[in-house]
Amino acid sequence: MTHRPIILGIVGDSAAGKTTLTRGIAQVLGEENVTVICTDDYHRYDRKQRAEMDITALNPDCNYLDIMQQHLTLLRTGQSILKPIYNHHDGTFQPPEYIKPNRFVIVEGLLGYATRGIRDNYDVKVYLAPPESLRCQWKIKRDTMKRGYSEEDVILALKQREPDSEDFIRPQRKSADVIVTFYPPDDENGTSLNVRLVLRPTIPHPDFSEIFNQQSGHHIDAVRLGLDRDMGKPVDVLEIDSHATLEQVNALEMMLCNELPSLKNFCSSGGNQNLGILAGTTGEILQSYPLALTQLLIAYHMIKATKLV
Ligand SMILES: Nc1ncnc2c1ncn2[C@@H]1O[C@H](COP(=O)(O)OP(=O)(O)OP(=O)(O)O)[C@@H](O)[C@H]1O
Ligand SMILES: O=C(CO)[C@H](O)[C@H](O)COP(=O)(O)O
Repeated sequence: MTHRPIILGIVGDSAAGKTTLTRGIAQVLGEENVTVICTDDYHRYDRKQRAEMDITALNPDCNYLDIMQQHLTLLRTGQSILKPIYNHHDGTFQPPEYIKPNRFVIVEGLLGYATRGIRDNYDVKVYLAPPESLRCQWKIKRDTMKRGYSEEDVILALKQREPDSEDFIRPQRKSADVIVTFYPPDDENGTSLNVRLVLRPTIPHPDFSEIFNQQSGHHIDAVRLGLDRDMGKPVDVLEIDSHATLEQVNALEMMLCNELPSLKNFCSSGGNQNLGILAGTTGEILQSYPLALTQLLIAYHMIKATKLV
């Protein structure tokens, strides 16, 4: 029996970390089982036209959201699409490509939750919300190193885009099942980041109650579970600090893996070498436990979703 593909949305502002997060999730699910779609390909205007028209890529009017919705609906029912391609190296469009969806489809981009018709296609919805200061640093680094912009260009673009970020990007947070915020610890100058995961009760999350039982209450534990409100609604919040020990990471992994034996290859015995991978400031390869666990949790939801269709 064949099943329809499971669709994951990863939405956030430019350089919020969508591609970085996607990479590890695809590793867990098996790259051969995953189709990744970047919705930048649905831009309506190329780089030169946007500059002439004084419109940003964040504006819904600057994107073919109707075609994006049609394509997601086709992919969700296992049908192929002819997807446009936007080339970030020179800011132009290339000939479209034929895409046949694999078992899992990851749709990452700026406006993935902009309309009800688009939102209805996802099984799991993630929103990335790093602090703005961190996102700006990431964007400056990435756009100067990989997209041919000068630092001044990027700083100016960030300023020009802010009203559209506020009007069109950040409101999408309310549609997510999981909100991911990587942030620097208060007490360190190091490069490793903590993560705060807001877990909305819109999908069934793993049972993390054991963490509550282990919390000492006397000091700040490196792994914390709590209750909070996000955009006025009650949520669970799981926080994992960058200095969490391998033992603490393994204990968290086991909570996921005990429920889903198919994740076992990615749990314990030293963790998985491919998860949580990042390039450091000098291009060196780093591994972040908070990122690895975030990738594992999202993969957990994707595999869980296969059991519901
Ligand atoms: N969890 C993280 N920890 C440390 N650095 C990160 C993390 N996520 C992203 N970055 C940094 O931010 C940069 C931008 O990340 P990434 O390309 O994943 O963003 P994006 O949301 O896919 O961007 P865009 O939508 O503009 O293509 C990366 O090159 C990396 O340097
Ligand atoms: O917000 C962005 C998401 O990546 C980009 O800036 C947008 O897609 C336009 O790309 P480019 O700056 O390469 O022309």
